[in-house]
Amino acid sequence: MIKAIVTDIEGTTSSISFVKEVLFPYAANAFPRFLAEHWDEADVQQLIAAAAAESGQPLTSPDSANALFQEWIAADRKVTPLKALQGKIWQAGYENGDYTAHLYPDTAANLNLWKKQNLDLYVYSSGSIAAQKLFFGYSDAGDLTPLFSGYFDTTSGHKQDVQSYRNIQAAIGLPANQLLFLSDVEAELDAAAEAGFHTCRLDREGSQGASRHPVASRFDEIDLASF
Ligand SMILES: CSCCC(=O)C(=O)COP(=O)(O)O
Ligand SMILES: [Mg+2]
Repeated sequence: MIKAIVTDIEGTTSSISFVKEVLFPYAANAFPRFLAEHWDEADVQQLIAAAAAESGQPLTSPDSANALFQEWIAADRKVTPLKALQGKIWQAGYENGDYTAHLYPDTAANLNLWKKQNLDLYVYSSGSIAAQKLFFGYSDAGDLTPLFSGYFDTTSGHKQDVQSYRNIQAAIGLPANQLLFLSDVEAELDAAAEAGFHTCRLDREGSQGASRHPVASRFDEIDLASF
């Protein structure tokens, strides 16, 4: 019996185009100014040091760091220092009302329903935990953060690594066979299944072809009793 649901964001609760066409360009445009204004702050310097270690490049100026982050955004690299800095940049966009986070029309209704059915809800995304809280705090359906019991990001491991799901299962504290992971990415679902999670692939456009996992195109097609 499923007791908790762990959901991906991009392609699962929300469109890939919102992330790729709104959030990523916003961060790319804002990075030069953000780095210039916040360069000396201790938490930013820690993330710059982590990015230097990850890339093997010395990042001694805002310009050199910006060049690396632009490359990483263009390549959609899911690396922790980039994701943490993007989260800081997106905060201003949400707070200024420049955008709200896209949700598919069925997302909020089903999260609310599952919560009412006493399921615990968690997020696992490559976006930083701070970015996830902003995303659901400033969503198209308002503030959904009260629905979630916890958030996981790349500090639990990468989304295609089995160990990440073992780490998340241990943190949630329920047996893996009581957990359901929702994602649009087959390799993430394979890793979760290998860790013992139930899985469901979200195919929002109905275009992804065969899957090794149960498939739904909307959250209200997910039959929890079938797992
Ligand atoms: C927290 S919103 C931004 C999502 C993001 O930065 C990203 O890379 C999407 O990754 P996901 O693991 O949700 O597919
Ligand atoms: Mg996804």
